[in-house]
Amino acid sequence: MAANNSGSEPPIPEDDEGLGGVTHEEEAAEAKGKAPAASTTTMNRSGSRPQLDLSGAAIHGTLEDRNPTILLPNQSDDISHLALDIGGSLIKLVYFSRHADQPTEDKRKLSTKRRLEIFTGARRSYPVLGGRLHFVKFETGKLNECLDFISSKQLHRGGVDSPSWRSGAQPDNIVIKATGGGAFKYADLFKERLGVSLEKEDEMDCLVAGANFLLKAIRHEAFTHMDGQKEYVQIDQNDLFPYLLVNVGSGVSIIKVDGHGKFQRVSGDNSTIDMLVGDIYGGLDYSKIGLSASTIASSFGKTISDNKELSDYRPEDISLSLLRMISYNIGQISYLNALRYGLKRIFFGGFFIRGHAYTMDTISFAVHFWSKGEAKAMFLRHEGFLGALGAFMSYEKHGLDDLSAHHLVERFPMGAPYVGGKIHGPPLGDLNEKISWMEKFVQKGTQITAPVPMGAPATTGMGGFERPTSKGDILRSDASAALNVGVLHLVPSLDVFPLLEDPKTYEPNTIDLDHDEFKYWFTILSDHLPDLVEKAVASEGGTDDAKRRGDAFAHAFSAHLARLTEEPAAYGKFGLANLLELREECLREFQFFDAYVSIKQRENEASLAVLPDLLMELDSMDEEDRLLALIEGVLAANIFDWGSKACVDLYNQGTIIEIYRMSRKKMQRPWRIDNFDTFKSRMLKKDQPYKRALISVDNAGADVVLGMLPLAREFLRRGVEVVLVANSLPALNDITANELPEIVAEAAKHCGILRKAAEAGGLIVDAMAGIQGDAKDEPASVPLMVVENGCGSPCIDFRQVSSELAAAAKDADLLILEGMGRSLHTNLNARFKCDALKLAMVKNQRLAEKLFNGNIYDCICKFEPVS
Ligand SMILES: Nc1ncnc2c1ncn2[C@@H]1O[C@H](COP(=O)(O)OP(=O)(O)OP(=O)(O)O)[C@@H](O)[C@H]1O
Ligand SMILES: CC(C)(CO)[C@@H](O)C(=O)NCCC(=O)O
Ligand SMILES: [Mn+2]
Repeated sequence: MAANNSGSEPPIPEDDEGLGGVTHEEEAAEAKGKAPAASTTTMNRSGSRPQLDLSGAAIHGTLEDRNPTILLPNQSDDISHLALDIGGSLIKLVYFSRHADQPTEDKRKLSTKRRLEIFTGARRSYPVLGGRLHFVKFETGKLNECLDFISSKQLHRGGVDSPSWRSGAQPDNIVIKATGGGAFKYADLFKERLGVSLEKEDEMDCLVAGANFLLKAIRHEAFTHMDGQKEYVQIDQNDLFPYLLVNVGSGVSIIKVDGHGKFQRVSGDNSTIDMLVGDIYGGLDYSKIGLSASTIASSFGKTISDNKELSDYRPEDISLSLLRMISYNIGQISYLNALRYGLKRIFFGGFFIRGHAYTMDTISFAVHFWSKGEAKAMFLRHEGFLGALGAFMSYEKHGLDDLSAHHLVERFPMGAPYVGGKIHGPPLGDLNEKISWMEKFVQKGTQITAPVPMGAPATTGMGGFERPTSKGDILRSDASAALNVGVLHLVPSLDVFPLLEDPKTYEPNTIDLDHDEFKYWFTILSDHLPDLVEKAVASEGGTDDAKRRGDAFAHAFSAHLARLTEEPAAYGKFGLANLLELREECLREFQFFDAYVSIKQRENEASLAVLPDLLMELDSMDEEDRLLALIEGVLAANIFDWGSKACVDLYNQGTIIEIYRMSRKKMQRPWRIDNFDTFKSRMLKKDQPYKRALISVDNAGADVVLGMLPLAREFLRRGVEVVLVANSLPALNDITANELPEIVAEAAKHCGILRKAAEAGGLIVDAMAGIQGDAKDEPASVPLMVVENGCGSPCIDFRQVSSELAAAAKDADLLILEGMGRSLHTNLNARFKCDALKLAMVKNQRLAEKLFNGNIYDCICKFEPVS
């Protein structure tokens, strides 16, 4: 907006001040120096730490050197951390944060890497390091806040974690990329205050580079908005150009984009729109209307009757009329330009749009109306940050060009946006400050956590909502759009699962998280919260600190749920998998690394104790009976799921072994989906044995020990290589890839097949020592390996798995998915290039009805051979 009245302007309401979504708060967790308990996890998909790039590491100098230099040829230190877009109204900041922590490469990982021949050699000249991209905005009128922010986080010097900052070295010629008019206007101020030079980048170049990057690298970045409904679309890279880019900021730029770096500015009139936009903004406050009265009078002169004073009109009515007029005009002018160049797609960017449902609807309506449905208006989730992102892209050594959608994971850490996104003082330093912020937030009352009433939007038939009845409802809910961009985690080690039949059409979630479905999960997750907090607090020793964090977690997660109730599309395209992952991420944000740790331990021990008996029983059966018993065993043991309310109620009624026995007894065929016979025939084909089975496991305890391990052992004894696939990070009571080797080693003590296979797979080393000579002469075994899946959630999205799993998949001809999260909520309908077996017990009545017209405790054995 035009800053013509800044001096006298009253403070802007807090809720209209959101940062671009993410603030400093989420870093509190990172800042706490203590390494998380689960720090041996090296897959850094999420709340965990980015890595040093150790590829190509070599010792420089002779071996006798006491302290030889280690060269990390692919580790880039001078990665640029900050870029700015200083506009007429707002300053947009995109910055990158990372940690220099050395990842711990445990034995399992190293041996798996060797076995799977995972090469991590240099593939690109400027490797992208794992890290996070943050999006923040400030008002240009409050440039000082922005300078304080940069300075307190030392962003201009690579961040407080950078070596140069730690060493206290004072580089004297720091150059920061900046675009927008302010890059010229405020260059001296930046030099003076921060000692940095702004390197100016062309604004149009930046807008185009930013938009192209977003449309390429971020899944479902674009969406349409009609009659209050957002619909996310995935733009095909081969069908992106040409398009029209309309950036509506303080001014309007209209650009025809033909390719990367190929564009032409076709239209755009700053001065007119400038004034009008300023007026709208002023319209939010009565006193500001007064200041811009003349502008409004000329625009509305004919419609306002003479005998009425300006003060007879409600400011919100005036601003809404203005907003409609301007949006409608922008839509029409854009359409005319699209027509002129024969373009079908128009993308709108700039903070004027800012996720405002009303504005987007009006623009969409205009484009639709004038083009008779031929052209489409589309919006971008990061709409306000095109220029800043483009400036960031203009650094030579950022490596972002190499990123694809599967490398990016968006997270929504709790933070200042919930109190309006205002930066109060310096950024938070550690977790304690974060908690005290949370406490303030809790004290502030329920207005923050309570959902904002929105109701079904009534349309005007003119592509807009009905006029809001009071300032409190619709406009207020727009204001919280502050949260609609999260932090982008760049995880170069993620890959698309190579065995997906068609990654383009793959949709992980089985059921759409629509309004009804979300309402159901809202209740389920809210009900589960007290119990989860209790477990989480206990897992951290039940200290006062843990209790405070537990409280804060509960509030934070409830606030997420409230936000999503208010606007289900607030966090982009969001399925049940994302929702369940959000809960795990939120736990990690409050430093709960493994809430179910003791439950998992207890159940592992109990199950390992009865494993030898089970194996003996199995070994006494003939092949066909044994196969059935094994699958029954998997389904029966899948009952141990602490995410299911019904099951948790059961656990209070008996011991693990009792429940397991009961569950096995109830295994009556045919199961709800029962392809066992087909699977059995395939298994018994002697001339066509499987080569490698990827077995994705679910829960700790009986599930993995009494269900999945015996099944894995069956493959091994048949000469099939087995790769156990487990979570990288804890989620509920799921077993993690880090925990598995110990369990395998324990089981191997009683089983030669497992022992030899685990040795062959490098899972247990030196196990032969101390064991009598009997096994030494046996033939070599096929290997049993463990890989992490790259996830920290009970579900799995096969578009983003660890590179380890992707590598293991290359020689696999069978994929087994086990458990509700991974084979029902997600992937039930997924098609793979290899045979797939999906096994689960349905432990939720509603899901059983919805998917299978069945009942809770039904079992699913879905076998999908490729040929
Ligand atoms: N808190 C805010 N303060 C000022 N303007 C805001 C705010 N929130 C949203 N806006 C809207 O964002 C617009 C500014 O958009 P944007 O930041 O994309 O442009 P700019 O870069 O400041 O302008 P230009 O590129 O033309 O110099 C304002 O005109 C106003 O409509
Ligand atoms: C959370 C998962 C997917 C974990 O397996 C599963 O437990 C589940 O879907 N639970 C639904 C909630 C309930 O039935 O209580
Ligand atoms: Mn589970």
